[in-house]
Amino acid sequence: MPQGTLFIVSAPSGAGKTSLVRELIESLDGIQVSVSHTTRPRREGEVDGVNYHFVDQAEFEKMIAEGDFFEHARVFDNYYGTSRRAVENLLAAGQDVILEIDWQGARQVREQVPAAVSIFILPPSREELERRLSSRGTDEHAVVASRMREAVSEMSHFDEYDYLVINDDFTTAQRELQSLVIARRLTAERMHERHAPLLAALLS
Ligand SMILES: Nc1nc2c(ncn2[C@@H]2O[C@H](COP(=O)(O)OP(=O)(O)O)[C@@H](O)[C@H]2O)c(=O)[nH]1
Ligand SMILES: Nc1ncnc2c1ncn2[C@@H]1O[C@H](COP(=O)(O)OP(=O)(O)O)[C@@H](O)[C@H]1O
Repeated sequence: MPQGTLFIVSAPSGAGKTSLVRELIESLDGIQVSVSHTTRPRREGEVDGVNYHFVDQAEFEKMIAEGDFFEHARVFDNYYGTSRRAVENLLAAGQDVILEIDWQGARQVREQVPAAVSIFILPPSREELERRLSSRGTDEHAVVASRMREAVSEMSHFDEYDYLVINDDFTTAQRELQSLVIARRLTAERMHERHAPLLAALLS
């Protein structure tokens, strides 16, 4: 079974990354999003094991010590990390995997998997980013303010990524994101891996 491709998707908080990725995995087969572990408190409506695996700091630190993380980072005073085993199992089953992670995690993944495709999602303006963060209604005012400060520092890393998508009109951004996944699936290298019998038959 040929390995799937690893896609890294980063964005400042509130840019629309989670909404875009949710649409993407509903619109295409063979692609899944990795469920991260976090020490962040669960938001209203979030489900343990679906949005994140919610763990306490002691458990997270134990997982770090045992080498369970493919990558991990501290973001907004909380720990976030990607389980190595979960991602390896999905890739080995031929699934494409999306990692919704920050720039620090993206760097760790690129070092281990240079073929990973990285995408940065940008908001159309700072004002719109703040509006989206506030209107989501999941975070306190002070949390929104601190996330706006962090947003600028996250966005300063956009040039480390292969592709940039501006999430102004949602449908356009969704189509662009989907195109990037489809384009990767159509590379000669991957077509060769997945359609070897067809290519051989065409030349016979
Ligand atoms: N390095 C790393 N970053 C993560 C992971 N999961 C989430 N993040 C990042 O943590 C930040 C905050 O995520 P979250 O608390 O869900 O807030 P939201 O982005 O506003 O929905 C975002 O920049 C995510 O990309 C992970 O497993 N590893
Ligand atoms: N293109 C868009 N236009 C308007 N609102 C959007 C757009 N994309 C996302 N949103 C809204 O912005 C808020 C933040 O989106 P979310 O996906 O939670 O962002 P992130 O995961 O990057 O923090 C949500 O309320 C979402 O519905």
